[in-house]
Amino acid sequence: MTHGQSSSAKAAVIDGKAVAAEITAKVAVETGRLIEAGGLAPGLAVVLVGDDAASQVYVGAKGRKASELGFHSVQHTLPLSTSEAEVLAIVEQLNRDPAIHGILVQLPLPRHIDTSKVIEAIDPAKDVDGFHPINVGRLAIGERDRALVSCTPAGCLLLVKRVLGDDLAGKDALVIGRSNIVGKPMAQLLLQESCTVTVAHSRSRDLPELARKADIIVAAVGRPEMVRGDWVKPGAVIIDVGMNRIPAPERGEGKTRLVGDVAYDEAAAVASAITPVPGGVGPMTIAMLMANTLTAACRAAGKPEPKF
Ligand SMILES: Nc1nc(=O)c2c([nH]1)NC[C@@H]1CN(c3ccc(C(=O)N[C@@H](CCC(=O)O)C(=O)O)cc3)C=[N+]21
Repeated sequence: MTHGQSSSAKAAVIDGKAVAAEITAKVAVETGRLIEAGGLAPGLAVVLVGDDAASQVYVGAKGRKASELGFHSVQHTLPLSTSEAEVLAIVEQLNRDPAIHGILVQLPLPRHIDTSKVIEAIDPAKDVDGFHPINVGRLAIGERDRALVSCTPAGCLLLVKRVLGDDLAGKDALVIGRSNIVGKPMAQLLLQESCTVTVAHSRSRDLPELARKADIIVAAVGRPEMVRGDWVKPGAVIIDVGMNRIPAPERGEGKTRLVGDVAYDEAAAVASAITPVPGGVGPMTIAMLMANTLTAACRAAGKPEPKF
């Protein structure tokens, strides 16, 4: 088959929204259990600097989900003019607050604020994004059980396991993208599962050839529909982390639509399973944030933590 629309899709659609709903249902049950055992309700604080509309939507979604689950949920919305020192002071106050178990500082931060400095100010035990070097390091040395792991890659791994089962040993996995937030931790998680992991990026040579060898492809580069159908090995599992807004004149003037990093119809004709965009990885990110906040609350209470 060549490029373009295809009507012969045969891949199973991985319903991230449905899996995310299962995860959050389990978080709700386990939250009840924690409280019954004398623990505090998990507390999540989200810090947003500036008035970016998209960020406000995500932050709102996180706060709503947290309240729905019976979490204690607080939001700090700060003006764009907020200084780095002021953000650090809020983080430190949240670090000391025993009712708060998870702190999420929405990224990207304005340019006048040093992102690393803010992330490193968060108590690693409350770093529900899994971005603090302590958590990154624990994951890298194989101590996932003591770490908090970045939500998007953790969600991607759960989706892969839904399709292939828990044993991924020996699978060839290709991660496209090397960001600290997705690509690198994704590679670490797959390595921990005994996959043979390749990490490709903008300087990689012959990406299509690398992709054709992969049993698992995780695409996280932010380039709309970059992964084509003829890059995909028949039967491969494809996880599309991309969220790209592109013009959609067919929907009317000035309209846009959301597409992933994978040319969906083409890839779905060859793969065994694929995540859609939207409705794939995105909802899993929020579900894993709730799971991480519960995990942090269980650890703070000295109670056993559920496995996700
Ligand atoms: N410290 C920090 N942690 C984050 O986890 C973080 C962040 N900063 N900054 C922004 C990104 C973005 N992000 C999303 C999460 C869920 C969806 C999501 O649920 N998307 C839906 C709907 C998409 C739509 O229709 O717009 C879907 O894919 O189906 C999207 C985006 C978390 N982020």
